[in-house]
Order: sequence, then structure tokens, then C-alpha cells
Amino acid sequence: MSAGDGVTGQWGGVDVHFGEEGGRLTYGSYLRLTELLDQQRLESEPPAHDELLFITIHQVYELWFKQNLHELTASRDAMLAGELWLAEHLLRRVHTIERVLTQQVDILETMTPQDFGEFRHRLSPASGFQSVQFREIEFLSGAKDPSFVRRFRGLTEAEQDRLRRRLEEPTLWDAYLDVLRKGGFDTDSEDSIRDALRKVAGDRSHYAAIWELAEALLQHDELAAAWRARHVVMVERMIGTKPGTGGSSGANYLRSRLDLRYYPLLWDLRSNL
Ligand code: HEM
Ligand SMILES: N[C@@H](CC(=O)c1ccccc1NC=O)C(=O)O
Repeated sequence: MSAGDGVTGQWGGVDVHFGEEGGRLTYGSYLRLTELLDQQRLESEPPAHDELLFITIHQVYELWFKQNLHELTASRDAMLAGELWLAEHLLRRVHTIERVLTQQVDILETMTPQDFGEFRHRLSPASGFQSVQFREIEFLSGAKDPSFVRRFRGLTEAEQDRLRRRLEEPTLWDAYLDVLRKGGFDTDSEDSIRDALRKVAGDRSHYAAIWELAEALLQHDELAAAWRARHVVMVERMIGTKPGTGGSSGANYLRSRLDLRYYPLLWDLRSNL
């Protein structure tokens, strides 16, 4: 690289050369910013001020969903490979992202129902119900429900494939059962799994890695439940008891999802400790 390519100057007494491109990687080209920053297209006409925020928030969600799918898949694979420390390490990253996802609701709540109303009617029949990555996370975590694939309208072939593959592959819970088996426990029946979980919980110094992994899974479950609870209250604030753009009863439907738990046996265990 020649020094003449960029801005040359003094900064804190040190020679600096900024913006030396010369056909090499730049910030913008690496991050594909031309493409990324061109993806916020409003439906409203004339443009409603708050629609940019609405689109940005959802796009950020989808980027974090992508990251979490990457981490959860790797965590599952680490469990299957017996690398328990790695599985736990990756789950802790997922927790941190999940906390951010719930906090992001605060930003969206700076939008008033009146301002949402300026463009809400343009969104129908789209809704978060159609988020493929959200459903992939549910399936991978352990809550497989093939009826969602049938109820999805307007999925591309590639999206249907992704969901079908998630329905076929092992979940995080399957991988945890594998960890229990390799730890010498019987997992053939629900009773034997309950028994194994009690033994692990009762001798944490001996089963430290297996116990901590169960705690990390439970944390993932709890953070998912926290997002669902936060989402439904936001929905009540924004649209009250109106039906959703996706065709459901709205907040009523979302309330019916609040009891969903990925790892019911880990929760049941609490009643027996
Ligand atoms: C103004 C803000 C929001 C409102 C009023 C709202 C409203 C709703 C409603 C009413 C539903 C039920 C489906 C239907 O439309 O009939 C729903 C589902 C859903 N929304 Fe939102 N939502 C909002 C923001 C978000 C955000 C920021 C996300 C993040 C990705 C999101 C993700 C989802 C998901 C994943 C579902 C499906 C939930 C399930 O089936 O368990 N929503 N939303
Ligand atoms: N379902 C929401 C609209 C909504 O929030 C939405 C619309 C299109 C794409 C994503 C959305 N986010 C979550 O449902 C409503 O009924 O107001």
C-alpha cells in the first residue's frame, strides 16, 4: 500500500494513514453497508415517521435470531460431541443476546399507538407469527410443533425446508439427554430422566458440568418466557384487544403461549429439591 492512498497526518504524535483503500477491504465493503442500509423500505405513503423505527427493530431482531440460531446449533453439537464447557459457554452468549432482545421492546414502546396506527393497516396480513427464524429457535430449543409449518402462509421453498430440517434434527433437549446417557444415566422413560436430574442436582460437585449445563438451558427457557411476557404487554399497550394483522385474536392468542416451556422436566425438578 502506498502512503499516498489515504489521509496522512499526525494524531497524538503518531503518523496515521486513514482510508487507504487501494482496492482493499473497507469498513463499508466488509459489512455490506450499501446493501444493508438499502433494506428499510416503508409501506406507508406518505411515509409515516415511525415506520423506519418499526422496520429497523424487526431487522435487528432477525439479525440476532440468526446469531442465536448459530450459537444454539453449535451448543447442541458441542453437547453431542461431549464438549460440555463449550456448550455452556455458547449458551451464556445466547442469554446475553436474549436479554438485549427483551430490552429492545423499550425502544419500540417510544412509539405511540396513534403513530403506529398511521401505518398498521398497511401491514396486514403480515405479522411476527411469520418469523421463520423465531420458529426455528423454538424447534431447536425443544418445542417442535409441525402445525406451525402448515399454518404458515406464503413461505418460500427455502423457508419451508429450513423449518422441516429443524423438525427432523436433534433439539437441545435431545442433546442434553445424550449428555445424561454418556454420564451413565438411563433416559429411556420420563421417570428415569426425572431420576437422573434429581441425582445430578443432589451431587453437584460430582456432576458439576452436567448440572451447570441444565442451569444454562433453564436460563435460556426463562429468558424466552420473559420475551413472550414483555411482547404481549407491549401488544396490549399498542393495540389493546384488537385482532392481530396475522389473523389471530391478538393479545388473547399471545397469552395462550405464555405457559410454553422448553424444558418442563427441569422446571418440575424444582418442586422436588
Ligand atoms: C407494535 C409492536 C408489535 C405488535 C402490536 C405486535 C403484535 C403481535 C400480534 C397481535 C401477534 C399475534 C399474531 C397476529 O398478528 O395475529 C404477534 C405475534 C408475534 N410477534 Fe409481534 N407485535 C409487535 C412487535 C413485535 C416485534 C418487535 C417482534 C420481534 C421479532 C415480534 C415478534 C412476534 C412473533 C415472533 C410473534 C409470534 C408469536 C407466537 O406465535 O408465539 N413482534 N405480534
Ligand atoms: N401483528 C401486529 C403487527 C406487527 O407487529 C407486525 C407486522 C408485520 C411484521 C411484523 C410485526 N411484528 C410482530 O408481530 C399487529 O397486529 O398490530
